[in-house]
Amino acid sequence: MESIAQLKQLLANQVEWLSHYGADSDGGVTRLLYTPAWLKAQQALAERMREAGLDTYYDDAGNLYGRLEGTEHPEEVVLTGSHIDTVRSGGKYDGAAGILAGLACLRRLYAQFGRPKRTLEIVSLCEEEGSRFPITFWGSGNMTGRWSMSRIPDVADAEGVSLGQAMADAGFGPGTHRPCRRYDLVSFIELHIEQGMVLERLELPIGIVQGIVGQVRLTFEVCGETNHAGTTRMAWRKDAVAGTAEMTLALEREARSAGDPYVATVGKMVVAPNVSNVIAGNVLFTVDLRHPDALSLEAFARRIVERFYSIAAERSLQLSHRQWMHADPVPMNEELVHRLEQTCKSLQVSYHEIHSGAGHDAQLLSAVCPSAMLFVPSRAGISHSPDEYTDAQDLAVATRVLADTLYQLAYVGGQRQA
Ligand SMILES: NC(=O)NC(NC(N)=O)C(=O)[O-]
Ligand SMILES: [Zn+2]
Ligand SMILES: [Zn+2]
Repeated sequence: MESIAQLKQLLANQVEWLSHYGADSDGGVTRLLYTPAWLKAQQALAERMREAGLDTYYDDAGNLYGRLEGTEHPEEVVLTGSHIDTVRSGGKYDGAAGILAGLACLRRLYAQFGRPKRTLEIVSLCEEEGSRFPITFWGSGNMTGRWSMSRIPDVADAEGVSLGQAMADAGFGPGTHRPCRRYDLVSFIELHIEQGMVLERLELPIGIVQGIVGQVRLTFEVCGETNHAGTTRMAWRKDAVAGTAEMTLALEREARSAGDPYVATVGKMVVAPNVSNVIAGNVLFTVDLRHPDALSLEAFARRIVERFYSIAAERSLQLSHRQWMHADPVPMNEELVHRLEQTCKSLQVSYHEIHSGAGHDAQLLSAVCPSAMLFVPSRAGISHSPDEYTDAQDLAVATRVLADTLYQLAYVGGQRQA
């Protein structure tokens, strides 16, 4: 493999290159699923994969793969990769880091050692974030059976375009490419930015993820009464914004008093009619709840929902809600974690055992194959922001660890992983 200095330069250049697809004027990146920016990025990546000697293909959902077919066990696939969709006004590293690192690994491994014994693939997954449509993990979910092309969820984006239509417009959908579901994966390793401050504070270049937090997302609709801001006495109002504010603060109080590691967020509100001299009659807002323990998370979600309904009743507001996302907390595969630790030790790279408070595709893939993750530090812990930044040196070191681990899994031996 090239030196760390060369790898650092390569990765820094590639991060800039990929960030041009969907670049915002403020330095951020917006690549929403099936939009032209997203599609062009997938096509450009496919080109780079082919230049590296990989065979490329898409599945029906739009996941892009680059493949090095195994010489001895082609039916056993060692997979790496991450996602290229971003949140609105996101950064250059979330998702992209794992794809560019993975591509650098496969390029070098192929150039140096030729074809592996087991098949080695990289995947650029679609819609991890749930930014355009109210569904998350659409790409990895289709691979693992969580989602299916035969039951495309009836959801639409903010402009009213349905998921099925957007998918078809981008050239994907049932029967357009290869089937999504994978039964041949033997390991998945995802490199990702930490999106937190733990590694930076410890001044360590690598986190080996032990487990991923569980999460629940819900949308609430508060219905009050639209009325005149000047002539409606305070006692007569059914103010949907005031009710939403009370619910939001109640949520914050509940999470704080429950203590770490509970986190709860109202990240989106849509107010109608959203006019300065009109009492709002309607608010839609989302709630994102997370905890590493499944039962605690479930109980917390129930408590919050009950609390919101009682606030609505006290204010004579109508309330309805829908839970549209649930991801179980999952541990990472012990054997792969151990292997990553051994690789770090043999390369004399210091690491930290870390838990992920963010959701990841590895969470879904761990249901179908041993899965693990490597984290690289995020400057000031900032992510989902144009200010997201990861030092190319750290990225290069982690890429080296990833490459060595993929080498062991795909080139050495040929026995199935436990
Ligand atoms: N790594 C992420 O930013 N993931 C995000 N997206 C999902 N789907 O969990 C999140 O909100 O944590
Ligand atoms: Zn993200
Ligand atoms: Zn991500």
